[in-house]
Amino acid sequence: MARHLKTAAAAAGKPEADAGVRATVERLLADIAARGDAAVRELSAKFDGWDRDDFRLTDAEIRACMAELSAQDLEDIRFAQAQVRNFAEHQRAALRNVEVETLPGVVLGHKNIPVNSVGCYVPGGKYPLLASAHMSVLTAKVAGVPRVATCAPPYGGRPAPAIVAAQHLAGADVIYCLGGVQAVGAMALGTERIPAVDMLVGPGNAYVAEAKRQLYGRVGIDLFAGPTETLVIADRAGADAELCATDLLGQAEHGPTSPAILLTDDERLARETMAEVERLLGILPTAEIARRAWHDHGEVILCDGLEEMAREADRIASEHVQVMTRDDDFFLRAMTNYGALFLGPRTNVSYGDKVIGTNHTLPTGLAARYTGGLWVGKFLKTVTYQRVLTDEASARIGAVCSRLCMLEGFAGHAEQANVRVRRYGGRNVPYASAVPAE
Ligand SMILES: NC(=O)c1ccc[n+]([C@@H]2O[C@H](COP(=O)([O-])OP(=O)(O)OC[C@H]3O[C@@H](n4cnc5c(N)ncnc54)[C@H](O)[C@@H]3O)[C@@H](O)[C@H]2O)c1
Ligand SMILES: [Zn+2]
Repeated sequence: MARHLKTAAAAAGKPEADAGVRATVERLLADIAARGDAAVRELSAKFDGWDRDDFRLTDAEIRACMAELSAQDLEDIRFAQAQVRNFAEHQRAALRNVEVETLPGVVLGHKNIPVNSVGCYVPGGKYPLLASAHMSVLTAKVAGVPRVATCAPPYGGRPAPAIVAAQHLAGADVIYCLGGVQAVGAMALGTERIPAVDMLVGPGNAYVAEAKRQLYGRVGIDLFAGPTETLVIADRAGADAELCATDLLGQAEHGPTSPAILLTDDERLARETMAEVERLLGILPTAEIARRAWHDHGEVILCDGLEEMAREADRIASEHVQVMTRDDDFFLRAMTNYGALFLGPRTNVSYGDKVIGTNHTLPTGLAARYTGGLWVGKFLKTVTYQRVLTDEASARIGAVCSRLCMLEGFAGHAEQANVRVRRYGGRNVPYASAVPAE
């Protein structure tokens, strides 16, 4: 039986905290819906100390941001974007349109059509998360989305140059410097100055994730991508305490509510990792956040063997799962609930977050039970079409359809079929009745 060597001091997703965020977001969205740009301006001034008439960045402002970055910075951003683009293009190529003749004379098809306009949120409250621009803006462009708008909050009182450069290089059509609920609210609802989009994507803090959840239905959303979570599955054959502790704290630094969990079947590695976490918290520059995350949401769970580790991991359904064990491929075969797997000690979540090419916008809060992360397919609508090529096929399908409609009591539906059985099958079917078997 799995047992905890360290438990989380705070219960994950405390309902009273969630209710507070829900109510705040509801109020802010109602305000934006009622007062448009005036509300957006007030909220931006209140939450981000950032106020201007028009939050859209001009070409000159975008050029000025680009000019602030070094040649190396720009080269690194271009390298990361090339990796994300390349993998997204392979994934796009794997999505085929379908057209098949399912019965003689019956042709059914589906095609993948890009959403017409999307709003990509790039988080930037605590850190200017420029990588999120590659993940959303660039992926939307690979999918063929014609109009991509993107928002990121100001950082240090002004647009974050690295985010703006990444948004621009990724191919954004419009860039706004606007954060939080006011950003996703304005893009989804539309204001006088900010045209409404069809779909919102991108990660964010609890307010942003909740706002997307509440706006779902009015617009599409990619997934529930809230505060980061990480799970490390390790044993002594795959890792040591330094790797485990580094990989736990590396993601705990995202925010004070970010869970970091170690699963192992080696009690000594577990205890050494806990000690190593304490040592690293003494020297990590972002230790203030990471320490709170580790104290409130960190867990160490001791399991009995690989099968139990995989079962526990599926129960936790973490956004990120780092696997460093005697049999990493076992977890690739066995696990069903996760946002992304990082197999072996040579890779890690940070590679995925920043540069290797897989998307870093991933399901949190148990959403990995029902969805994967953001990818090119999320920007495509798979729609169907059909044709019936022959009179015989129309009459054949029509007869069955007519009877099934009357079984449901749908006389109008039945008549849609009957009129075709009369025309194309030459049969005398009484109005609004089931076509008898021949
Ligand atoms: N799931 C994923 O794929 C993924 C990937 C990367 C990052 N993330 C997460 O994204 C988040 C980024 O969070 P962040 O806060 O740094 O940036 P953010 O841009 O998501 O949020 C900043 C905004 O929050 C709003 N805000 C702050 N306090 C508020 C309050 N009390 N009421 C209303 N609005 C408020 C402000 O308007 C501000 O602009 C982190 O939690 C990180 O873990 C998730
Ligand atoms: Zn991360």
